[in-house]
This record gives sequence, C-alpha cells and structure tokens, in this order.
Amino acid sequence: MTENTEQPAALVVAVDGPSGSGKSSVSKAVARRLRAAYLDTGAMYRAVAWHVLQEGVDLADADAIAAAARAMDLDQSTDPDVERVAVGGVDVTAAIREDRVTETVSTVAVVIPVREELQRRQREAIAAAGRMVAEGRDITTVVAPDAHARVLLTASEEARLARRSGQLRRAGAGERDAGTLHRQVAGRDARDSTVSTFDRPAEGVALVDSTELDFEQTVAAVLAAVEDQAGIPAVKGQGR
Ligand SMILES: Nc1ncnc2c1ncn2[C@@H]1O[C@H](COP(=O)(O)OP(=O)(O)OP(=O)(O)O)[C@@H](O)[C@H]1O
Ligand SMILES: Nc1ccn([C@H]2C[C@H](O)[C@@H](COP(=O)(O)O)O2)c(=O)n1
Repeated sequence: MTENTEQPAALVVAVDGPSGSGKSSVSKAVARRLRAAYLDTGAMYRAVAWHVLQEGVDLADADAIAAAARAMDLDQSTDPDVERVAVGGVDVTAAIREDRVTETVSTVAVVIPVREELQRRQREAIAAAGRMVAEGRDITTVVAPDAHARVLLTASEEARLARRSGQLRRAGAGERDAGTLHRQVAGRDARDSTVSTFDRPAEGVALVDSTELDFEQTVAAVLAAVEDQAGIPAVKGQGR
C-alpha cells in the first residue's frame, strides 16, 4: 500500500473590510472549510492597545507606543476553533474586547511604526502557516498583496451597526446607546481609514457586499471568490 504523503497546497486568503462587516466570523468559517489557519490581525492591534493601557503609556507619545508594540510578547492562536490571545503570559482574550480597548485601539493603529511592527509579525505568521485566512484592514493591500485570493467584505453602515448591536446583546455585553455604537463602528472606521484603504477594493480584489446576504450566503460568496481566484475548491462541511 502506498502512503499518501501529499501535503495540502499553500493557500493564503486575504480578507479586509470595515468594522462589523463580518470579517472575523466569516473568515473563521472560511478557514475551517479550507482546512486553513486563521489570523485575526485586529486582535493584534487590540493587544497593543491593551498593553499600552496596562503599562500606563502616554497615549499622546507615538514613540512610546511604538516601543511598547515592538517589545510586546504576543501569543495568539491561529486555530479558527480556539480564540486565545496572551500578552506577556496574561490571557487577554476577553479584555481586548472591552470598551476601553475598542475606544483606544485606533490611537495605536494609526502609529506607523506600530503598523510596521505588526505587519512584519503578520507576514511571519502567514509564512509559517502555509495555509491561512488572514483578515483586517490592510491585508489585501499591504500585508499580503500577493495572496492567492483577496476579498473586500462590506455591508451597509446600517447593517453593520445592527449586526454589532446583536452581537453585543448575544454576548451579554449589554446595550450600547446609538451614539456609543456609532462611535465604535463608524467613528473607528473614519479614523482607521486615514492609514488603510478598506472602503473600496484595490485592483484584483473581489468585492463581497453582504448587506442582503445572511451569514451562510456570505461564507459561500467568499468561498466562491477564493475558488475563482485561487482555483481551489472549498472543502465540504460545516462553516460556522
Ligand atoms: N452576512 C451576515 N449576516 C448577518 N450577520 C452577520 C453576517 N456576517 C456576520 N454577521 C454577524 O455580524 C456580527 C459582526 O461580525 P464580525 O465580528 O465577524 O465583524 P468584523 O468585521 O470582524 O468586525 P470588527 O472589525 O469590528 O471586529 C457577528 O455577530 C456575526 O455573526
Ligand atoms: N489589519 C488591521 C487590523 C486592524 N486594524 C485596527 C483597526 C481597528 O479599529 C482595530 C481593531 O480591529 P477589529 O478587531 O475591529 O477588526 O485594529 C488595523 O488598523 N489594521
């Protein structure tokens, strides 16, 4: 009997989009279907924000923020079924989703040396994984412009606000007033878009608008874009 030693082909899928468009949940499902690792690059920026808050770094001091990012010991799961982020051995998986981090993260994400440091780590993680779905704001354009497949996932602002509100309610995180929700979604996008372009697809990037799609339809649309660009058929099975 001949042993099957065939390795799964390398496959890099880059997904970008604005806040609440479904990048994380859809990319995780796509990674499971493709038997690939999953990289949540937003979690890396959130980890820097948590770290500088924890260390009491002056948020007006870009050099100090950049130094903290470079020194940060980050351990992040790339298994789509395991959500775990640790900084300096401290599990911050839940803490990086708290409002104080959400409200601070754009301040660190617009510091260019912070971006350069995290982009370097992201490229390393992608190279180490071989098969990976990486999502964020600048993956299709800066981190992995040569990915096998690149997708910009969008949805109307109304849909994104409604999804984020439902997500927070289901997670037991309580209600947000309309102003807070708008600041955490649209306000953050406005700030983040000063350093990354994720409101329109770059050349060669497929656009998936999920405004009128449910979750499963969106996963199917992203998988179809991957198949179209990379020519790799999706693995059958549950995605969520
Ligand atoms: N097509 C869809 N239809 C309905 N709900 C969706 C759809 N796609 C994602 N969702 C839901 O919307 C919520 C927000 O999705 P998710 O957290 O993946 O967005 P995101 O783009 O990663 O946001 P952020 O960048 O702010 O972290 C989740 O509860 C998710 O299940
Ligand atoms: N590639 C990336 C990923 C994320 N960011 C910034 C912008 C967001 O406000 C923040 C948190 O991301 P989220 O968890 O909401 O996806 O991180 C970025 O600038 N570039």
